[in-house]
Amino acid sequence: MTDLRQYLRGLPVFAGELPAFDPAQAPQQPDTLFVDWLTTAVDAGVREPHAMTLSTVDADGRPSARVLILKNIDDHGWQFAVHAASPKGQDLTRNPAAALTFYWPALARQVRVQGPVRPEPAERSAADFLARPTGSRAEASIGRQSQPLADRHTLDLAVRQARERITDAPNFVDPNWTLYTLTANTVEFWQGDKERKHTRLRYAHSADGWVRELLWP
Ligand SMILES: Cc1cc2nc3c(=O)[nH]c(=O)nc-3n(C[C@H](O)[C@H](O)[C@H](O)COP(=O)(O)O)c2cc1C
Repeated sequence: MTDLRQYLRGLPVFAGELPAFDPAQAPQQPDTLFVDWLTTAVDAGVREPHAMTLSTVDADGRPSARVLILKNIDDHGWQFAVHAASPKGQDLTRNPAAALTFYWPALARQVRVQGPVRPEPAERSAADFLARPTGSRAEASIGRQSQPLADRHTLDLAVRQARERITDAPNFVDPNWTLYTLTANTVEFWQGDKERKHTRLRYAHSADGWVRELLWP
């Protein structure tokens, strides 16, 4: 490729039919709007619509971001699970706050969530671990995520041994597996517009409940 800048500039943004979003009709609770947008993304054929970017900050203030799967939203907040020894697990232990970002390209929609996080009690983390398929439990129980890997053979061997351990002890729970809940301070809904008059609606949590306000795009 001779000119990447030109190539990138030529790529379409916000192509195709985009949905309408009228913030005046938005529900009082951000969770309600989120589930509405999520199911719309599913209906539009967005792959892994429950995948989100989890952003954390380490003890020295260095940010990191990676994609994770949203597990649930309940009265406590937004839930995801991590291995405590992974870099993101260590970040959350030292600096218990995070941002979640969802992006559904087919709809030109983004949702940003931000707030403090806390680990759930051990029994809830255990229940989440046991609900995972055997292969996922085996992989998680190896517990060396993001450490340097010598070669693929070493991985194959570790996965095979971990699967055998899980098969022999199906009720085994990795104590490092941690279900986290993020309590949202803000949830922002962003609807892209072909004319670049994007719509942004932010819910901010206050003592009186959720306050909604529009933001400049
Ligand atoms: C669609 C998608 C889903 C993912 N889901 C998870 C997940 O649920 N848990 C997880 O630990 N990593 C998941 N990953 C891998 C993470 O993005 C990341 O590579 C890994 O967790 C290591 O991150 P860390 O080094 O910051 O701890 C997923 C990646 C993608 C692309």
